[in-house]
Amino acid sequence: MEKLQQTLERIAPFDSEVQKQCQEHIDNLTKPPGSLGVLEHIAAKIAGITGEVKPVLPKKTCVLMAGDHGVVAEGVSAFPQEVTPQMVLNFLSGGAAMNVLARHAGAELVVVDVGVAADLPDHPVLRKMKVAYGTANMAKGPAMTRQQAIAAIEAGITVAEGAITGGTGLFGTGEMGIGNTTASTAITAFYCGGNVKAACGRGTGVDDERLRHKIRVIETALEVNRPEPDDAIDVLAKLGGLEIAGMAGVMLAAAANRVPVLVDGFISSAAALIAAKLNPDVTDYMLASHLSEEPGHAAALQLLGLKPFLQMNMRLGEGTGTALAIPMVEAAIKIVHEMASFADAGVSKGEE
Ligand SMILES: O=C(O)c1ccc[n+]([C@@H]2O[C@H](COP(=O)([O-])O)[C@@H](O)[C@H]2O)c1
Ligand SMILES: Cc1cc2nc[nH]c2cc1C
Repeated sequence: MEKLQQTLERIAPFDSEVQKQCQEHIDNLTKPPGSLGVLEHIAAKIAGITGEVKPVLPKKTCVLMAGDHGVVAEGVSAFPQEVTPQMVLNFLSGGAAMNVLARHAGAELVVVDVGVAADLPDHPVLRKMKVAYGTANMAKGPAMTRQQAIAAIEAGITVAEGAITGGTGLFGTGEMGIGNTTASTAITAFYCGGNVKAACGRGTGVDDERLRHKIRVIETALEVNRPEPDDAIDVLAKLGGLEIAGMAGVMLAAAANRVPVLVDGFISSAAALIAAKLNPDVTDYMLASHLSEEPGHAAALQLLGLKPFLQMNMRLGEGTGTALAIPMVEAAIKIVHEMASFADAGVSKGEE
């Protein structure tokens, strides 16, 4: 708890003065004001986060948190639980979508076992920080104890702080966990007014009948657990997952160290909701990479006050949206460094 508490206490709003100075610099570059659209917002936000009017090009690290879900016993996913450890092995051998996209983005990929329901081998890319062999079935009671939820958040903080010490200046969050759209829907519906049907999607691809069943299971979980709305650890412990907690930890540590963090899809956004309930200033440090196909994602992002950059009809998770967004962040930073100003280039400025 101490590590979490200390991290929460270190989070402060980003530097809006530096953000403004960066926007003023961008307004003097050889283009009509505002014409680079979202790219300008990205650059100015990174400036506000880092406190540098001209932020340096960062070292990028994508953290992929893996964990299993007891609620899978209710038949809420199109895939069996064994796929979680099988995919972790795939990440370790470099063959998953996220491996390809992280390589493409020039990002380091760190895989964390924070709660996979199987033993995994030693591997240089794998951080073994298992808090439990998966969560308990949230349709029957709390998914985790409070202690487990906090331990998983703190695992995320530890991983992120280690990466920052190693020079990381931009994070992406991602996850792997069969059943985790059920947990994420429960968290999102809980915070967005309780409409499970509106927030619930097909995850890995359940059919209509299983979708109706998944909605009932989530409604049952909300009734059985009745989390305390003002206690985000209670919400996380009762409805969440170990990888969701781990990602929340990465986000909190990034914010505490003034490092920007790209949020991936629906599950990452559920983690972002928990982090934001623990300290609302954390959203200043988040950038939403893409809009997932999961129907609850838009509502979660709206509650977070984040606008996604990309709409690619993706619903994979793993951090794939963040890997796609990394080159956009780099492009935004390069605009700030490399574009000529009106004065430099001798181009006439329009009406002020
Ligand atoms: O990131 C997303 O928006 C996303 C949307 C749907 C599914 N997923 C991935 O699919 C898995 C969860 O799906 P499910 O059906 O088992 O709940 C998990 O490993 C996620 O990474 C991810
Ligand atoms: C194959 C597979 C890969 C995934 N990656 C993230 N979630 C996943 C779910 C499945 C089923």
